[in-house]
Amino acid sequence: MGEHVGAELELEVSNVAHGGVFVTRHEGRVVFVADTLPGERVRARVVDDAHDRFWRADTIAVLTASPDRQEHVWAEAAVDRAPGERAGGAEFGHIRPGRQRELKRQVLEENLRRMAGVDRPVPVAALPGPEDGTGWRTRVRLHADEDGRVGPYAARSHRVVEVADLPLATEGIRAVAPLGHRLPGAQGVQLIHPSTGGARLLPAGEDAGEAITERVGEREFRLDAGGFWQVHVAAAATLSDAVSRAVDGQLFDPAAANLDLYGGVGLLAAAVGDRFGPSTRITSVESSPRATEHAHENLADWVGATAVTARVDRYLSRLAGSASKAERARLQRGTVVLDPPRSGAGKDVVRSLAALGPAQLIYVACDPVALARDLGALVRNGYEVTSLEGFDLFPNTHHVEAVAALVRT
Ligand SMILES: C[S@@+](CC[C@H](N)C(=O)[O-])C[C@H]1O[C@@H](n2cnc3c(N)ncnc32)[C@H](O)[C@@H]1O
Repeated sequence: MGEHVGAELELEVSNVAHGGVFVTRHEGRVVFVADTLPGERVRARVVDDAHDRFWRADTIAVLTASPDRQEHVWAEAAVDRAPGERAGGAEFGHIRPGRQRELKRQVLEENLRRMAGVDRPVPVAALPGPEDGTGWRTRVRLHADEDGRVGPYAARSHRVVEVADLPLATEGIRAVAPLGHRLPGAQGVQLIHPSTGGARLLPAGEDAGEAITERVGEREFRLDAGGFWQVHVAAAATLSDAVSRAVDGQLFDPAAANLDLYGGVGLLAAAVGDRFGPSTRITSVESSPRATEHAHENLADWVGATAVTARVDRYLSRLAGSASKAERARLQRGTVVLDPPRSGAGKDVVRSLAALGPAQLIYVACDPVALARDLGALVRNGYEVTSLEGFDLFPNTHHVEAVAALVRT
């Protein structure tokens, strides 16, 4: 292995794969290629031949362009730069926005069909904002290399590339980003642009205790400046609406043991509470103690809302093991919202959920493969998918968000 790295191949692109790369074949072997799209013919250079069944390659020239190819929204990420010099984080920026959403839809649908046996359309909706998918990012991390040069990492690497602009970021972030500066000795910076107050710069890695306020509709949420918040300017409102809509009102019991798992500062618990009123009982479970402190404050309008600091897997296995008969019955009448990180909820959490048997689940996912894996396990354990929606929360990247509703059968 290794002897093919550097080889240049002419490849026909047939399909989109998970992870922002595209499927081609060379002498019977799959080659995953970046910076292209289906229908194109490209010259690509092999960068990884370590696996038996597939290689990876970078596009170095487009021989036949797709009609859906556009000028890249970020010049410094475009295919006319050497692959190692292309800025990372905008790997779909060369594709017309409508086609980007079609490709994301395809990745969602194919994984759900293959891994979960769920065969249904999952259209991916655009969020409000510029049609070219720029100006949405309210959180940006820039890195500094050993010479203090500041910038994003190059695609699929940990090499800092210097850039003149950050077109996916909000205007506010673009104005304060220290592009072209040197930060010797620093790891990098985090740039954040809350919906109240201006954009600001935090040293990377610092657990900034400073609190900020995010506004979603009429409601305000307090959180740490460096803490988790949905990244797209319109994401928090979009997901709140989607989750609220996904809950089946006939199955919802405000007095049941409702849960908001991976709750952060309580955004989705509040969405459920806003729909079902001040008596709604819901517990937000989150591993970050700082986030749960804020969640307590953010959920103060609901007397039945609480936030606990715990790992979801441990919290649920404890419940599954030790809940009283009455508590078990309240859990079975409950609605569970879960919004796990990219790796998904995983086997243990799914097993506990299946054992506890809540009436309905609303699964918010940022990774189609992890979603499909977990939905597959839930479907095999007595749940049925009743709705599925996709959202283009990360335009010009390959990332996509989905909200699935499941009911116990
Ligand atoms: C995708 S975020 C969702 C947060 C929140 N639902 C929102 O929309 O703002 C996932 C959250 O899960 C938390 N988290 C990650 N792993 C966890 C675990 N094993 N148990 C509990 N929380 C976890 C993270 O700290 C983060 O706040």
